[in-house]
Amino acid sequence: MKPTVAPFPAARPRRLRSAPALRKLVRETTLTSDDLIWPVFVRDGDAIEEPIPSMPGVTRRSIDKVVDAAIEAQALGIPAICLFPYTDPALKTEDCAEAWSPDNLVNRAIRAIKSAAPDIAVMTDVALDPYNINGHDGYVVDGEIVNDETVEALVKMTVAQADAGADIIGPSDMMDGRIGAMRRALEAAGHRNVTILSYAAKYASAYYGPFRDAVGASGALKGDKKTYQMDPGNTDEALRMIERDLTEGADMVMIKPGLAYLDICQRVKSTFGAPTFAYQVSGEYAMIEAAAQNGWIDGERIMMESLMAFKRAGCDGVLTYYAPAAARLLNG
Ligand SMILES: NCc1[nH]cc(CCC(=O)O)c1CC(=O)O
Repeated sequence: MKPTVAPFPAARPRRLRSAPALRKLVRETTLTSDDLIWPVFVRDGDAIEEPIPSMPGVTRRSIDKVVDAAIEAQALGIPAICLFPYTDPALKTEDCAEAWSPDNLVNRAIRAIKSAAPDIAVMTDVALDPYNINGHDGYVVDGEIVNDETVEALVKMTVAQADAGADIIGPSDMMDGRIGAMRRALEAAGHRNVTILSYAAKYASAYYGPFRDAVGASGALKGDKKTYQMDPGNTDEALRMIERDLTEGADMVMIKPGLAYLDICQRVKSTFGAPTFAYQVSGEYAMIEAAAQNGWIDGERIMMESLMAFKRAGCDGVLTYYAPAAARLLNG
């Protein structure tokens, strides 16, 4: 596309910016509540909403409160809610068996949401970190995060979530070969319409800090995740990861973190044309909130501008802790 512009004053680009109606008419990108996936943290107990200090405004909710959140999200027109567990440290083990227990927090929450708010899609997270005594997404054997043994565990976790009623499986673990293994297991278990939104291009990022506090993994984590999550210097590798996951049976793909990786979002969407999502992660949220609390920025406007940036870069939607706040403004 080559933009054609007449010489001044035949062309005065400011004409189209001169009134709200004209600006609205020529706006190229729009954001609606249809574009949002809301990540929520689940904990045990009843009637609990426990604040997370490094994520002001975000809480860990007991299942009854998660159900309230799902009902609210459904009313706001948010299409999907994504569950992350804060697991009782006493349930964390070396074999991570709690991850595929049909009665773990996430699976109970899925069933409760499905009966109370049947029209909202429920997304899950597949990785061992909330259940692992050492805080890693995979099994650790002699200091190494082992791939194939981890994939076997992730497959069991996936099937348990699908059995509980999950609509969207979200593997965030970055092991090799997991998408194909999960897809085969879902087909074999009769879950033909369960979708996979693969965290395909997930970088080893410092932006996940507040999330690790939220799920209680920060204290446990030894070392870093650089042997499985991607190097922030790489772009071509992201395209290879996306292509691999699509060929293994992912229905949708994700880039994570978000704002610092918009170039990846744009390249992925223009190369593959697959449903593409970005995750505006905990550290991005915390940065905006911290500056807004200091009165240094207008938090609400930055929230909307940052979400619009994902759409402009080509994303079909965004996982964001701002989902309900943004939907309220958009539906306003
Ligand atoms: N499987 C872990 C997982 N799933 C989602 C996030 C991060 C989300 C956020 O920061 O908001 C992480 C953290 C990590 O990889 O350490």
